[in-house]
Amino acid sequence: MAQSSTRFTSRIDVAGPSGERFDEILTPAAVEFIAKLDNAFAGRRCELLDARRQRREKLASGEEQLGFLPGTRWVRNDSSWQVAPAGPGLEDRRVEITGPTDRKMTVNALNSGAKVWLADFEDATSPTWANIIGGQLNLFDAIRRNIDFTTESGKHYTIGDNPATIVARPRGWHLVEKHIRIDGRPVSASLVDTGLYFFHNARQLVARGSGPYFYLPKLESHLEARLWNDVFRFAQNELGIPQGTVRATVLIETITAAFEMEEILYELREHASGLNAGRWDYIFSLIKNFADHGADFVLPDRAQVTMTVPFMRSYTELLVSTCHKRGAYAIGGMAAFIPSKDPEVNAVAFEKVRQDKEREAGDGFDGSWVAHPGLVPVCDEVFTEVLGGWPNQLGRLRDDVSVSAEDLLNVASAGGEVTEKGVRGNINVALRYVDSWLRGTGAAAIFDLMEDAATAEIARCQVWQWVRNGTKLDDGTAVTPELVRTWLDEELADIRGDLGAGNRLDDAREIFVETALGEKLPSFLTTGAYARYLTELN
Ligand SMILES: CC(=O)SCCNC(=O)CCNC(=O)[C@H](O)C(C)(C)COP(=O)(O)OP(=O)(O)OC[C@H]1O[C@@H](n2cnc3c(N)ncnc32)[C@H](O)[C@@H]1OP(=O)(O)O
Ligand SMILES: O=CC(=O)O
Ligand SMILES: [Mg+2]
Repeated sequence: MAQSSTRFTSRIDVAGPSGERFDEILTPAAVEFIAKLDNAFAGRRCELLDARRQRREKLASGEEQLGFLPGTRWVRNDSSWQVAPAGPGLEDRRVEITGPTDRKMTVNALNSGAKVWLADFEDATSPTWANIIGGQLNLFDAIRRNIDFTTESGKHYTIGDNPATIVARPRGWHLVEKHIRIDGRPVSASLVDTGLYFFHNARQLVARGSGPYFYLPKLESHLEARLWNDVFRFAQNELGIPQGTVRATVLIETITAAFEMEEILYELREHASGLNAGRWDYIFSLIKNFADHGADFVLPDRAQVTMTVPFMRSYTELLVSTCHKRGAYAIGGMAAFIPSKDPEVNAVAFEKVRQDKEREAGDGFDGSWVAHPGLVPVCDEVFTEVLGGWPNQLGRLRDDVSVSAEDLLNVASAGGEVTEKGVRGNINVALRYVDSWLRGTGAAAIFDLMEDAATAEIARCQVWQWVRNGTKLDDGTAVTPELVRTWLDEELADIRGDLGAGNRLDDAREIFVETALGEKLPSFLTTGAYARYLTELN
């Protein structure tokens, strides 16, 4: 399909293969809306991505140290501003379920009993063209209550009473959508996901007593929040929707954003509804930014980096106190445990999730995430107990919290050790996850844990960091490229037996070698892998 806009001199090409009903999403008007967003914001996006690169280089070389910004102290000191009130359907967020937007998951998430569904185009979605446009179609149908279907086995899916409020998570600023090109240049994936969702559904959602709500991933600075705010203003203006209708919850999942939480809320204040503690990408970001900073920044085995280690606790404490100071919701993160068919494993998983949610509720979070419908009741129970009759804990100001830059950066406070099991575990899970992602599934149950793109990023970055630092295992062996290659081949042979024919393990191996054993540490595994393996250009 190729289209030329009548309002732009630019040429717009929609080059992805067509699928059933894709034309209902990729209408000329919707594509033109994407082109308008691109025209207005592509330049600033590129500048901000460049600023990210420069900051990362300066942090890596030691030329810049992270700290709270002196230039925006006035924002933090000005007590007069608050964020917008909760949008309709977002007053009570005690349980939020996350997940990809395939048809079955869409219905199941909406019926799960959670208050909110994070409909994910990011960490939990492999961004194939089919997933992206198919996901938009499923949201389009779900919002119009037009999604009933029956499987071959006879199970009927229909949206019940009291469905969750939908909050869509577009892909981050770092990603592009190669199947939509303007003058031959791929368009920002954030603008595609947000633009299509907004264009088709904003009015419908408002008419149905909800609104166009978004989770914003992987921001690295308040200037990126300003860009998002301007996108929302522009989109509302174009569609004739009152300014301030959108609500955005920002994931604080990079170490740089942790130093700008208040500024991020300020930039988005007319649309902001909260911050979320995106713990997995946060760990990834910490490793990535300090991978070259020597032993003090080396983290132990992934499993030992829990939410109770001091620097992670500082991060969540700061998040709650910042949010409540400004009337914003503080939303907790994802415990990786999911229900298992093995009763013993299951009991442990539920207990771990309960403890995680109890810590969050006790600290003042207003709600939290679960990865699976089976976990909705435990999260609901824990938060209901703490909330009492209230829909949130916004009134708990947490004036007692005081977090310094040193607290946020005290990576050494994690303690722990690196073990052979930890290194092999990272190799194994990265290969299994990337195999799944290449086959179009972006969230997978691996060894009874929910794994998504953030897991693979942490896993391959840790290996890179351990190799770079010649980190010693608990038995004294140094982590070297040769050792990793040996274990890589062994793990690969093992997994091959499990996965059988049709797997993408050779490609996964290549991606792992490139992103965990290369001379430089690539910013994201997903960007290169997307360009090479997931694009299907006509
Ligand atoms: C770092 C972060 O960003 S975290 C957020 C991103 N990650 C996610 O959102 C992960 C979401 N979770 C999932 O995708 C899934 O739970 C998985 C892949 C981990 C496991 O899924 P499955 O293997 O299907 O689990 P299981 O077989 O136990 O599922 C039972 C039922 O629950 C449904 N289900 C499981 N998880 C979800 C979910 N998150 N949303 C909606 N429905 C779900 C399944 O579709 C299945 O439905 P069915 O009985 O109608 O067939
Ligand atoms: O997106 C959430 C995270 O933990 O990463
Ligand atoms: Mg994330």
